[in-house]
Parts: sequence; structure tokens; C-alpha cells
Amino acid sequence: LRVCDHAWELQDPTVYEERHLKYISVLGKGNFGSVELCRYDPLGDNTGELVAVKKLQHHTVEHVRDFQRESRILRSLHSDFIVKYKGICYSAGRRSFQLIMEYLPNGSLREYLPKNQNVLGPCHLLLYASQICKGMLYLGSQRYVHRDLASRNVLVESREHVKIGDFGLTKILPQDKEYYVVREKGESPIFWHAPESLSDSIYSRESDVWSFGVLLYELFTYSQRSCSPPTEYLRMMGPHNAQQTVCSLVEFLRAGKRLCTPASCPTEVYKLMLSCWSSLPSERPSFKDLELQVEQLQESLTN
Ligand SMILES: C[C@@H]1CCN(C(=O)N2CC[C@@H](S(=O)(=O)c3ccccc3)C2)C[C@@H]1N(C)c1ncnc2[nH]ccc12
Repeated sequence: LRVCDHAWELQDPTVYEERHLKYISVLGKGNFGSVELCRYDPLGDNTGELVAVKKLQHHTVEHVRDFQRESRILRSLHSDFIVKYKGICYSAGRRSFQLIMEYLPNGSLREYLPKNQNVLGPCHLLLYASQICKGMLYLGSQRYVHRDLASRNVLVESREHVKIGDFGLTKILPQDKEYYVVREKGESPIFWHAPESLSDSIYSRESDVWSFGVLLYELFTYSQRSCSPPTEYLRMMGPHNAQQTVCSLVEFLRAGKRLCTPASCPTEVYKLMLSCWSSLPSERPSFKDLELQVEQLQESLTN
């Protein structure tokens, strides 16, 4: 049962009323906004369901427009390996709104991996890799480019099930092109980006594959901060002018240098990462190739 203000909202279970959203805690924060744990409690007796609420901090016009696009994208996605959209909540005066999603108590993969390192073997890590491939394969089939694939944006449903949990930077490919050129540099983390994205702001399903390779690295390092991609890249690049980090990284990658293999990472898995980090986008495997190769590795490791 949900009490609404207007008749037309009676039928629409995806419209949430701000006055019934009870703030509990912060699930994550970023440059432009945050994701909060709330209880949607229209009866006011704490029996309502827990939901994850994504909101914008600064309501600049382009941020609101991007946010509206993100909620339209999320509403259109239906996959076991993508976080479920639940609805939207118009804040007072309809100046902006909040995105309501399912809440997964196990939180992000980046926080989950180091905490569960001793119970997660390579077969679990490869299971997560194959589920993320399935989610990305579905996303690509809808002509979406994610642009921010990283363990901090993957959600843990259970020890046997992960989902892609955020689409804040997702873009839809134009009909006539297989890549997307973004104008604003944005704040997205450079150490997950492909060379062509760093130097020419070009994003594609192939640049998502590059990011998937970095995500594989995060899986097999159990997302430990001591050997995170930023830590390792900055260590290997050596001292440089802070304003020149992007150029130094492009130079580093152009020289053919890559992240080192994680400790006790199977050779085959490191080869898979390296294939995702081919300089030429066309030489990188597709998510279909990756799904098959990851499943073959899963079999070889379990037998
Ligand atoms: C891993 C999830 C996505 C990433 N994240 C996050 O905090 N952010 C994603 C976007 C950025 S933002 O807030 O900066 C942002 C805001 C607006 C525009 C663009 C960016 C932060 C934490 C989430 N988290 C722990 C969750 N845990 C449990 N259940 C969940 N359901 C849904 C999310 C979620």
C-alpha cells in the first residue's frame, strides 16, 4: 500500500514520495553526489523496505540532464547482472529528483574483496569476472558504453553473485558510430581508462574492455589499496609534475608498459588482462570472447 498525493501516481509503483524516504546512512560518495541507504516507510512504522537512493549534490543543468539520462538508461536495463531500478522520487519543486534502486547489503566489490580474501579463491574471482562480462555483453547489445567499469561500481548480491551497480557515466552510442567522443573531461578516474580515451576522449565497447582488464587486476589483487591501479601506476611512472599525470600515463602506456601480474595470479588470467590492454582497440577481445575465455579458465581451474 502506498499513499500518494495525486490520483495518477496511485498506479505507478515507481514514483516514491520524499516525505516517506527515511535517511539511514551513506553508502558511497563521489564528486557530484552520493548514494544513501534509506527506508521507504509510508506507514511510518519502520516496516517499509530498504532502498538505495542516488542523489546529485550540485544541481547544475548538465548534471540534472545527465542524471535524467542515467535513470532512463537504468530503467531500460533488465539483467541479473545489473542493479535493479526501482523508481524515482521528485524532490520539492521538481528541481531535481532522486534515483531509487535495490539495496544490496554486501555493498561494493571493492570493499567486499579485501574483507573476504581468505574465503575467495580464483574460481570465485573468475565467477565474478564472467558475471560482469554477461552484464557488459547485455549493456553493449543495447548500444551502451559504460565508461566507468571498476570494482567500486560493482555490487555484491551474494558470494556467488555480483552485479554492475552504477551507470553515472554511461553513454548511448550514436546509430552511425561505434564510438563516443565526450566533450567534458569529467573527473572519472584515469587509471581505468584506455589510451584513446585518455588522449582523445574516445569511448567505445573496446575501451570498456580495457577497463574490464583493470577490473580483472582488481579482482586478483583483492582490491587491496597497497597495490591498487593508481598506487601501482604512480609507483612505476615515478616522480612527475602532478599536472602532467595524464600525459605521463599516456607516455607510459605508449611505451608498452602495463600493470604487473598480481601475486599468485594464474598466468592465463594475466594473459587475459594483457589482451584487454592491447594498444589497438581492434586487437582487444570482445566481451563475448572474454566470457568464453573466462569460462574455459573456470573449468581448467576447477578440474
Ligand atoms: C556500489 C554502488 C555504486 C557506487 N556507489 C556510489 O556511492 N556512487 C555511485 C555514483 C557516485 S556519485 O554519488 O558520486 C554520483 C552521483 C550522481 C551522479 C554521478 C555520480 C557514488 C556505491 C554503491 N553502493 C555501495 C551500493 N550499496 C548497496 N546497494 C546499492 N544499490 C545501489 C548502489 C548500492
